Amino acid sequence: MKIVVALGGSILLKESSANKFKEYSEILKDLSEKHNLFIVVGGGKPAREYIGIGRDLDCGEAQCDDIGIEVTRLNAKLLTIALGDYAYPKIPNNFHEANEFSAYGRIVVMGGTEPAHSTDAVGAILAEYVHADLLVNLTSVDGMYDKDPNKFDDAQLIKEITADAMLDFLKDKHVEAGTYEFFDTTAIQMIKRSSLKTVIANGFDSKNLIKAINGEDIGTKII
Ligand SMILES: Nc1ncnc2c1ncn2[C@@H]1O[C@H](COP(=O)(O)OP(=O)(O)O)[C@@H](O)[C@H]1O
Ligand SMILES: O=c1ccn([C@@H]2O[C@H](COP(=O)(O)OP(=O)(O)O)[C@@H](O)[C@H]2O)c(=O)[nH]1
Repeated sequence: MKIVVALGGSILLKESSANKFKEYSEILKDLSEKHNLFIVVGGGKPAREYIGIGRDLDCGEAQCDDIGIEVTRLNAKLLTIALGDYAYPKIPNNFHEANEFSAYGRIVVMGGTEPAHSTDAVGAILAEYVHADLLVNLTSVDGMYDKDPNKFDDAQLIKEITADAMLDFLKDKHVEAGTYEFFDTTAIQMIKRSSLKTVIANGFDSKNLIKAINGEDIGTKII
């Protein structure tokens, strides 16, 4: 299968260490024996810290986004290093390059592209661009809930949701650099228009990626 994995910065960079990079590189190496993999890496805490400094310097939201993009690309570089020869050594600047690099048969790892969206959107656009069979979005919670599970103890996990219902849910949320909410609307629009098969799952347990690929009942499916 051709699979795009959006790997949230909240997972890889939860601690400032190589641990999660190593853990994911082992799983991805195994999966790459069977599947054609594209990984989109998020920015995590370091991105928020750099964006915060930029904002204090009055750099404006689009430039704050650019700062975030630089950090995602740095994180992508780290994952590429962890993957060694399994990864294409260069980080694509855009979707065309990502597609081109995949022709060499290695895992392609990328970060952000342009301001005004998050790496969730990069994952969805990339999945559309390369005609992926599956988009897996790995984040820091078990999937999409009816409200923020980190704020409300009674939040309920949503096992399946339509793209339209997700768009409706997110329509009034505030967005700014470093905060494109739980899932950004650009990503959902791509998922909707191309009927991308998408699973949102908890990436703290890296084995959830294997479960999502195997079609097990996990996380939230966008239908
Ligand atoms: N309805 C919701 N369902 C799930 N998570 C939500 C929801 N609303 C807000 N969140 C928050 O979104 C966060 C995940 O987004 P984010 O931190 O950007 O992760 P990532 O690094 O994976 O992109 C969770 O920590 C959670 O607190
Ligand atoms: O194509 C992109 C990717 C990222 N970003 C910026 O970089 C930040 C960090 O990326 P993301 O939010 O996806 O990281 P994560 O939530 O996974 O930590 C975003 O909030 C945006 O400000 C952007 O502008 N365009």
